[in-house]
Amino acid sequence: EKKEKHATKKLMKELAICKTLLGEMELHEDSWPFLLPVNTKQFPTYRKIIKNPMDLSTIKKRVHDLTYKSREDFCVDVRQIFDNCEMFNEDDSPVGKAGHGMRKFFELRWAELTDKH
Ligand SMILES: Cn1cc(C(=O)NCCCNC(=O)c2ccc(F)cc2)ccc1=O
Repeated sequence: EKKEKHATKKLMKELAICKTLLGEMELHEDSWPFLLPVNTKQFPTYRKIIKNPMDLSTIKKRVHDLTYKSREDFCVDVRQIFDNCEMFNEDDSPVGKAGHGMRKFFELRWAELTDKH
């Protein structure tokens, strides 16, 4: 049981990092395209091109529901948002530029919040 307690404690610390980072991303000025799932009625080709849609509200739910077993699982979903964005949008479009800005912000903060930094 002792080992289990450690794992749970470690996960709770990691989820706190995820919640902090999620909050900061939601407040970022470039977050507007990523706050909610892409509206597939507004963008009918989206589902055909993007196999794993992801957005900040979905990640927020997964953090809350304890879906993530580590901060790495969280990081995979966040990076999916930005990879999808690059796939669907021109780099110099408003959404494309927001995606690059958010990815830069996320990766810097992610590194800062990792012990090694
Ligand atoms: C990730 N992605 C997003 C869009 C996109 O156009 N997304 C919605 C824009 C309209 N939504 C808003 O402006 C908004 C939403 C929430 C909010 F709190 C404030 C503003 C298009 C292609 C793509 O790949």
